[in-house]
Amino acid sequence: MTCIASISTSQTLSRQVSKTDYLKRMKAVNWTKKLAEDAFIDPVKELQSYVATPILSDNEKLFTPSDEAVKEGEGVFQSVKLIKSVASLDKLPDENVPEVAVIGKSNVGKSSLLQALFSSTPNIVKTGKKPGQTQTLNFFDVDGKFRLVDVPGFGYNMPANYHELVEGYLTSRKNLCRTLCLKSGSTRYPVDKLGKDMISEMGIPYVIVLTKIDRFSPHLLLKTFLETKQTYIQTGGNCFPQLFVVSSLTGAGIPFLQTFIAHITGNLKSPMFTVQEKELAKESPSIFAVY
Ligand SMILES: Nc1nc2c(ncn2[C@@H]2O[C@H](COP(=O)(O)OP(=O)(O)OP(=O)(O)O)[C@@H](O)[C@H]2O)c(=O)[nH]1
Repeated sequence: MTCIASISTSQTLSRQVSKTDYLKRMKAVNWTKKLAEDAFIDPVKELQSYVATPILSDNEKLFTPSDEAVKEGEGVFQSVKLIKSVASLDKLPDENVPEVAVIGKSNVGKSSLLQALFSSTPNIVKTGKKPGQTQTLNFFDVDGKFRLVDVPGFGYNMPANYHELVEGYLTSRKNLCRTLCLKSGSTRYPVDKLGKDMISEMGIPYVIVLTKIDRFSPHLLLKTFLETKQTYIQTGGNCFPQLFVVSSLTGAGIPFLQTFIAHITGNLKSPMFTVQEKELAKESPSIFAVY
């Protein structure tokens, strides 16, 4: 995996873990190398191993890429450039490639997640311990194929024009194909009410990503996972019915999310739709749209 090397050289993450540590931990619970690798790609598999009942129904397991598709997805992220940082809506770049925005509370790990997705381009994203480091919309071009957009967080130290800039961008951007809405894996905040209300009011299609999963025990994480699912997915709305979980520190879950982004921006050759997804897409096309 390419992502680990640059994460372990990152100055910003406070604790250094690595894929090797992750695999060692899995070996300690008697996982084979293949199972451990699978859980690294999609950590939900690890969570499932702690309980006998399925934590996902078929309708919540729509995105299940093959090993080849994951390789293809990771490969899409090789060439990344910061093209523009924008503080007002009249300065936005053109709309001719699909965009995926990353939103969430201040300090939830948006910039770190982008850096982990862009691990083949070290130090391209600024991250910080203090909440409110990101003050502009930052547009990152991925190989000329699509863009990821780092969005200022809500909660602490928001830019003065936050509502105009962020809500204006999210609700009016024609090439915005999906929004990744980040939420901490911590059980201390089972519902991010502000974020949920904001995104529901805007009515845009989004995907929930639980962050910083390396900080929590599998049992706590499982509790957050189930509560989050109940809050965001089982209550309907514009949320993609599958939760993603990541650690930008270990890289766990990053290849899976890279593959999903490659898929929704129309950059995966491998066909990806399950029968369930096709059925659900008939009712809510925007949640399942592929650019
Ligand atoms: N352990 C751990 N720490 C993380 C992870 N992701 C981010 N962090 C830490 O969380 C803090 C905030 O990370 P950022 O990526 O700057 O958060 P942000 O959401 O972009 O913050 P704002 O600019 O305030 O909106 C930093 O100290 C990161 O090192 C993770 O996966 N694991």
